[in-house]
Amino acid sequence: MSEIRISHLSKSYAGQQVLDDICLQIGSGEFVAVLGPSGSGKTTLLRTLAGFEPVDGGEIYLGDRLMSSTGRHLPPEQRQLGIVFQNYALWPHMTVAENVGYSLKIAKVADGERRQRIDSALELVGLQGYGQRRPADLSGGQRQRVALARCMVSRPQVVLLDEPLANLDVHLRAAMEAEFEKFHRHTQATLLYITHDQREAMALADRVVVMDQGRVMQFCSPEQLYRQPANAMVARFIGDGMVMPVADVVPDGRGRATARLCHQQVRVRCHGDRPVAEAQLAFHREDLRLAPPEAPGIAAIVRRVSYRGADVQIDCQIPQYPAALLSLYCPPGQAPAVGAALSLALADGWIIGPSSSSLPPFAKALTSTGMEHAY
Ligand SMILES: Nc1ncnc2c1ncn2[C@@H]1O[C@H](COP(=O)(O)OP(=O)(O)OP(=O)(O)O)[C@@H](O)[C@H]1O
Repeated sequence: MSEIRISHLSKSYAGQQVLDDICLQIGSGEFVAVLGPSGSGKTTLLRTLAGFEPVDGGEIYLGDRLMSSTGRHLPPEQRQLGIVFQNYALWPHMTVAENVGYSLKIAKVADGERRQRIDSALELVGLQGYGQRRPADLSGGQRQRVALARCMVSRPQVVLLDEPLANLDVHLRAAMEAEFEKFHRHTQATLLYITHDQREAMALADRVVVMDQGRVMQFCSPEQLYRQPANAMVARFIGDGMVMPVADVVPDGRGRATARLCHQQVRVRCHGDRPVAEAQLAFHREDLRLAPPEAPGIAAIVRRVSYRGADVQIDCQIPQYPAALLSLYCPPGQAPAVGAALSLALADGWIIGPSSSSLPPFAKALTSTGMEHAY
């Protein structure tokens, strides 16, 4: 059983609450990514799971084994977890094979079996034939693969990964993503993967945890996170989302609603079925378009035009809300000039919830202008 159950976990450092009432249930064999701004508590969560930090409150179970609570703290070596860090932590004086097989040696696994397990782990990460090299003679990507093989060789049921690709360049990261998928398929282990890279998290994970200020903001599939953010923080954080106030939200009872955005009627998605006078609307750049000529639209002034290759990003100001910037993409040949007046149409959006008066305090702080943006 490699299900992880975290209930009401809390942790403070010098009076600062770093983990605040964390509750998560991670299924056996699930691949879960943890995302959040810097300082939101991701590494601390992983360190408490690994047993490097005692907890101040709450409980951590692996299957039905209690690993952490205020009265019990199982040391890391008794938790049987695999851990992969961004700095690889390979022993420089050992060969690749010695690094990979170290835990088996300590566990007194017989020579023949040890060699066979080392070879198959190296083969799985594409490093067969590299066993006699030293870490210094490998590239960054190869070192990270050795770290994966070292973790894999002890057949852990749960693997904790803290930004394992952070030191690699963009091309290597993409190649390593495929290695992680293979690793997950092969080991069937439960994976908890901390990353700053949203694209990586969305591509790899079955579910994603978004953390902010030591709390879980949302825990769901990548698609739900993107399309149905639970609050303004998640909406802004994921995919550079934008959040705007809307009025007169009238749901149709089938998951859609009409609402007024900057005096324009828009059709959006929602989960409630009660009309509300005020709410927040989350949307992404690809949801905004130029309104067709003569059609009603949201008046905007172009403030910045940035070439991005396949398209151009247009950042606009809405005269009605001068503090806000809205962004959209447009084909390179059709980019308007800075200062041009535009009329915008919204193709899709998600009603987050009622007006900011009923949002939690952290969200209120971010919505004090009554208008928010991902920047
Ligand atoms: N040993 C420690 N002593 C005191 N404060 C700590 C300690 N470790 C972490 N913190 C604080 O706890 C908070 C959460 O840190 P943590 O490293 O868990 O965040 P994170 O989300 O992993 O950040 P990043 O994305 O920058 O790595 C931060 O404010 C950090 O300064």
